Amino acid sequence: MVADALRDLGHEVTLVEVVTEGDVTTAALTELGGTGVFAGALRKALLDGQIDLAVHSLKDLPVAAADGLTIAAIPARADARDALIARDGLTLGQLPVGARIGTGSPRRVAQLAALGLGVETVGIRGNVDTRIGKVTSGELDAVVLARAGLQRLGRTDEITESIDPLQMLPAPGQGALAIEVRSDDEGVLAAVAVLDDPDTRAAVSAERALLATLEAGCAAPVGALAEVVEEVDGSLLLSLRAFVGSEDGTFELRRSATGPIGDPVAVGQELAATLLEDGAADAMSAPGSRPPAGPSDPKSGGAPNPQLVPSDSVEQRS
Ligand SMILES: NCc1[nH]cc(CCC(=O)O)c1CC(=O)O
Repeated sequence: MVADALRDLGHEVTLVEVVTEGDVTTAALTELGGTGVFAGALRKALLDGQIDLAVHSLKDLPVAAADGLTIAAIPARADARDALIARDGLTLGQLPVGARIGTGSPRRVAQLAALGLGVETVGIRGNVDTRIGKVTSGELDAVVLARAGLQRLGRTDEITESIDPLQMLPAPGQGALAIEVRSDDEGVLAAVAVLDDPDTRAAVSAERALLATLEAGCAAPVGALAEVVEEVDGSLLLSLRAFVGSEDGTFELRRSATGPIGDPVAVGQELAATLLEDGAADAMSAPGSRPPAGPSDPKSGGAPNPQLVPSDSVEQRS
């Protein structure tokens, strides 16, 4: 899509396929530390001069910037919602108690649990084919995937419900792409800049500022969605909603904030502060994130709540 857009602008583009660690590893992504298992190889190829621009799924990019690299464009976002692919055309509300839903994402597990449907989640990994195959084969009743990924593969026909963000907030950055280039490559920076969508950039900046302020690890059950909305008087605002919860569904926080589109980072930071005041840190004390505050006695202090430890078979970190 990015190559076609650049060709339409008269540029010559060659596609270079780069296999990332996230593509080949069979380890649970929640255990790989959130250091960019999908981004690392692409970033190395950029810095080595093997490629001139990298196209990432924004939600796979660590919130910390990479030295020597710049996000030159964030194109208009695809549908940010999560999608359910269930047997027999079922929606979430129609799934029977005890239904088995495939997802390893702590964020999806926590929000499914918070809905109180009595469904069971099963950790899965693998590409889209593998995951949908577990429904087709009857091994699982349903799987949850990002709608944007299915859209890019032309497989939206198989979706049985696009899940309302009121029920499940997507991962920060979900549905958006990030085009990264070398910071000193002025020619490519300028060529790519026209693909930037300012509203999308503002929205994902708020979502990622929230994530950064929460110091949420890759295993953190955090959902966030920012949208440009119209106030009653017609002026435009950035509206940010967020979820933090525990994977067993016993704890959930949903909060929202609004602010000027011109300062998305402040909106994200403000909402993160509210979530932390209201106890978000407790829900995020899983491996890979900060130890819970408490006594320094190692027997009682640093151990994560076992109910928050992600399962050992995980499909993704989002
Ligand atoms: N972490 C996996 C991942 N990273 C990006 C997408 C596709 C959606 C997108 O580009 O936001 C997916 C798959 C999924 O969540 O189902």
